[in-house]
Amino acid sequence: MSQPTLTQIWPLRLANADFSLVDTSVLTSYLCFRHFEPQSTLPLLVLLVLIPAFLTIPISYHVQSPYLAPPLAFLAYGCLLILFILAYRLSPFHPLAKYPGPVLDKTSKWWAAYISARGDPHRYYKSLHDRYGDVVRVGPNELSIRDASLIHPVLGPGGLPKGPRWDGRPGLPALIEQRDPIQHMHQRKPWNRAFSSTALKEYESIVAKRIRQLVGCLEDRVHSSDQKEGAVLDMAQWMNYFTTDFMGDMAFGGGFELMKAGGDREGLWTLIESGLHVIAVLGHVSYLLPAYLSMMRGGDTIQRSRGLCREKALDRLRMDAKRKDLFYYLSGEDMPEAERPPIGNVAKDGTLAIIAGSDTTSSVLTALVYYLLCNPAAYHRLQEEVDAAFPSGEEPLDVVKLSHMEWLNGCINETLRLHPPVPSGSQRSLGRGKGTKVLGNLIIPEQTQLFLHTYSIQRDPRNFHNPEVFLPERWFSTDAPVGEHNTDAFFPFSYGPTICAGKNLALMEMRMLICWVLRRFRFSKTLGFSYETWDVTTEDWFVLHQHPMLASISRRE
Ligand code: HEM
Repeated sequence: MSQPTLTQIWPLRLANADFSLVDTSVLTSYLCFRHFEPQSTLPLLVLLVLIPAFLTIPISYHVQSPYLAPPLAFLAYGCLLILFILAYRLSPFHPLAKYPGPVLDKTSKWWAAYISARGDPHRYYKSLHDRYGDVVRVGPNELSIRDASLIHPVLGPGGLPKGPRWDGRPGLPALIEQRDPIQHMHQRKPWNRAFSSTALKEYESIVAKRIRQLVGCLEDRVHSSDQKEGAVLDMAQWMNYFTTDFMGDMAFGGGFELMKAGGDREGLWTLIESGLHVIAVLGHVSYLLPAYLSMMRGGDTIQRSRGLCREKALDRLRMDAKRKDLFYYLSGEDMPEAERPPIGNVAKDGTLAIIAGSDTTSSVLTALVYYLLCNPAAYHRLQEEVDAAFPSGEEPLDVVKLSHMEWLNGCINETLRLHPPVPSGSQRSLGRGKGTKVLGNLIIPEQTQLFLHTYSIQRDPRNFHNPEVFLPERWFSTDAPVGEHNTDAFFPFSYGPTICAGKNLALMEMRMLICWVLRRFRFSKTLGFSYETWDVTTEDWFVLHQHPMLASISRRE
């Protein structure tokens, strides 16, 4: 007995002519999607609603009830469209067909969105590299790369511009969202002025004031604690309060006061944070972001936080402060009046400074305390170095001295290596019509997105010997232990024209804070807290998100 063909199967008992009409319509729509990538409403309406609605007519001649025709037309159209897309993505004709990777990743970005929702991208991509090699296909058109020799060609001057993960956000793009390299260069100018060495000098007193306040808050907690080992504090939380208060001073002339209130009194920080995870997830399917923002409460959250940041920017303008903080440069107070940006842009840049400058720095500070607690010999050696550099009573304000403390800087680098705050790097893309590009030993077809996976590159034994071990001495300028040590593979602040604008500020802040708290306090492990598992609970929301990290703190005599 012969098998029925698709055209004979109920409910799609179509005549051959009608079947090819469905077929041709789906194929045409598929090609339109592939070549034009329509994002605006009208073409999407035509392709996803109008064409299947039109197919209802031929299908209605072949079904028993006319009411069945519309759902069948949409179902058949949708299924065939998905089938075409999947078949092409898995076929040997796809430009990225030669790169290995899991089928789920090759077929859709929804899998990556799911991994992001779990907070796991950094560990997941590392496991893929361990299994498949240096170049892994992690999306239909996306590659993850674990090859340090490609850092310069991809991220350096003349490399690739930022990718579509930054699309779909409302309003003018902030610096980090700017995909056009020329616009980016233009927008970056005030940031470069704000982080020049002369400007950095001005910020020392602002950092010092906030560290003094942090030390005071910790002292109060230690004082009021009745525990023998001192106060048990969540270092992730306190480091976060500190960095947010400090960035609030820099970006808007102050006003967060998380340390003073022991929490987020105003709610602005919580508002900003609440959007980060959602945006990290939807960044994989960024065409959905505008719809999400307009339909869901996410839109409200962003509008509210934007409104509050705008108010803060206006307050700071009214202060007419003479001090040269980040706001001074971002608002163009150092420029003629005619060249100053509108207040909306300044508020957006200020918000970026708070997001980019607080979670990142606080996650390194927390992880550094964690590594010291887990490596008593390293802790002891750092304590000795700090005590020798800043004898009793002296505040660690000398930034030149701080920058030469070899063990301190080894500990910071080692934390940034094992625990990069942006673990999965910054996406790049080669747009449509750009042709094929050769970067190092990699041939990239147009319309490819890629990222250099910082977490995997910095834990690769070909770059660093004993890569999973915390070894500050590997960073010594002389007498470093023998073994692989490829400093070109160390890029926690990224690289090239988009390298972190606040790198030098972050380093100054971290060096000063670590020395200051080690002069005053003794840190020890808190009984019952699981240090073995804390490290693997960190979540990658583009920026690392940390769970509580408890430490017992007592005053040093
Ligand atoms: C340990 C602390 C920090 C680390 C590891 C870090 C890392 C990074 C990384 C990886 C990027 C992405 C660069 C790219 O797209 O190629 C970035 C961008 C940026 N960071 Fe940081 N960051 C830190 C602290 C700060 C601080 C304190 C600020 C101060 C405001 C800051 C401001 C920025 C800005 C404005 C950008 C956008 C740069 C651009 O697109 O041109 N960061 N950072």
